[in-house]
Amino acid sequence: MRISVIGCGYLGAVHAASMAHLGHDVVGIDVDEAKIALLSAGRPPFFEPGLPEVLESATPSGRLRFTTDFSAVSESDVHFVAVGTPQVADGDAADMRFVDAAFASLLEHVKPGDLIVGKSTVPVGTAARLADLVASVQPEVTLAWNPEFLREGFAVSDTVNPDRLVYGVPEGESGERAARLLNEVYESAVAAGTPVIVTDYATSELVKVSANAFLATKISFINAMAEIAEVTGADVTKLADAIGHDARIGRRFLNAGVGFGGGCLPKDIRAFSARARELGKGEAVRFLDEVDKINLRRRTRVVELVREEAGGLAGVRVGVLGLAFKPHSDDLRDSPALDIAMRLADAGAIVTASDPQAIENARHRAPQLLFAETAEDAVRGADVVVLITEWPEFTGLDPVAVGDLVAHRTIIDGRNALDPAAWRAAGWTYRGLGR
Ligand SMILES: NC(=O)C1=CN([C@@H]2O[C@H](COP(=O)(O)OP(=O)(O)OC[C@H]3O[C@@H](n4cnc5c(N)ncnc54)[C@H](O)[C@@H]3O)[C@@H](O)[C@H]2O)C=CC1
Ligand SMILES: O=C(O)[C@H]1O[C@H](OP(=O)(O)OP(=O)(O)OC[C@H]2O[C@@H](n3ccc(=O)[nH]c3=O)[C@H](O)[C@@H]2O)[C@H](O)[C@@H](O)[C@@H]1O
Repeated sequence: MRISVIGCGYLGAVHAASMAHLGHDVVGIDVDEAKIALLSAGRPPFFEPGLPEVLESATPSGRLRFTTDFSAVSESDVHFVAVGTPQVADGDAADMRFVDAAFASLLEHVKPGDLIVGKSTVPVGTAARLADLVASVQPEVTLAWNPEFLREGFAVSDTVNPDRLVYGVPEGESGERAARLLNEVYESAVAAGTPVIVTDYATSELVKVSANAFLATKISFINAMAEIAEVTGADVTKLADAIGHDARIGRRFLNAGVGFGGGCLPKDIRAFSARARELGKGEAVRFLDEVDKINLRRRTRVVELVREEAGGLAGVRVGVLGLAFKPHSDDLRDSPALDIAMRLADAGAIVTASDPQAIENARHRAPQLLFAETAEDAVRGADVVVLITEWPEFTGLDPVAVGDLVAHRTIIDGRNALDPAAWRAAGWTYRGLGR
């Protein structure tokens, strides 16, 4: 099929490359010239495992190209919109300016029979509003909403082999045709038996935000248990193992630590609350405000643990392991690691941070930090070591060898990712979160 993808960020670039990898003819469009130049050269503008390989396989085939010129969409029949919906600067709501601008540009070039497919995460009601806009400009064009559930770090495999496909479509023949076209786009996944849920616009939009709200709630639930474990001497990791054996609960996403960050879970729960308030139903999801607060309290807890262990922060040397919001990503959006590192530095600590992929991004955003290419250089001479992003490079460190590099053997394990017994046996003071 002939496909365009509008917005080539963490979602769109992966979607465009994966669609070409599956055999479709794809043009990716973005307003960011630097990003388009990199992608056109077959180079990913960010770190994502598997993306270089799909870009490499698809670019020479001629099935994948990138441009800033919106008129290129006229050569496609299905147009995915994957532009950002970040949190507004002065509140909790999603900033819809990029979606609105993308639709305005796209609608100048669509032709009768085309299918527009929204992929961005949007407040419920957006698709119906945009469908009216589309109908007023080009009544022969249909809008579908096809939310995305990929995880960064696994983005390519999640795109090619999704857990489920959700299509929000209008009622009637145009909606049925839209679902048929989307089944053709995702032919390999559909043939492999991926569940397909065809529904109305509002349900499709709500599926997306409720999935992220549920995941965020699960993480904050276990972090709330960690708070109680801390004052009772219980071990939250054993608690998670024990309750996780109940198949109704499940062990995944019950890892207590510094909590969730990234470009999605934090802003999505806030935008959901804001939208519910607009709909007069703020009380229905008020618990999400608590989910957010529990999450942010964990970051403060880590700063306080460092202060406690070092007897203050001014002039204290802290080695921070991790900057990205999670391993296998270079994404610093709402990263707990970057936040904690900056708060320590702002309180007077001398912070040296390392991350396998995120240092370059962090240099621009956190001038108060020092950076080291390796974990060993980050912890050399440290009074306290803080592990915040559980990259294998960090969780695999040898406590005996690292012990020879630091000034004081004190480690705060912000992800409960280390073996406390091994670190204590090597002479370290080990502090986890909720254990
Ligand atoms: N990053 C992820 O893992 C996932 C993201 N999402 C959702 O997908 C959407 C995009 O997220 P990301 O890719 O992470 O954001 P991003 O910020 O990495 O990428 C957005 C891209 O859109 C481009 N853009 C902005 N305005 C444009 C316009 N008018 N025309 C063309 N391009 C334009 C930007 O230059 C940027 O490259 C958001 O709604 C997000 O919530 C959904 C699932 C997964
Ligand atoms: O809408 C989105 O953009 C995406 O948001 C999340 O994906 P992602 O942000 O890539 O990362 P996750 O693996 O969900 O992790 C989010 C945060 O939660 C933290 N986390 C995760 C699991 C856990 O048990 N504990 C925990 O603190 C991670 O460290 C990370 O900071 C969802 O998992 C995806 O399904 C969704 O498509």
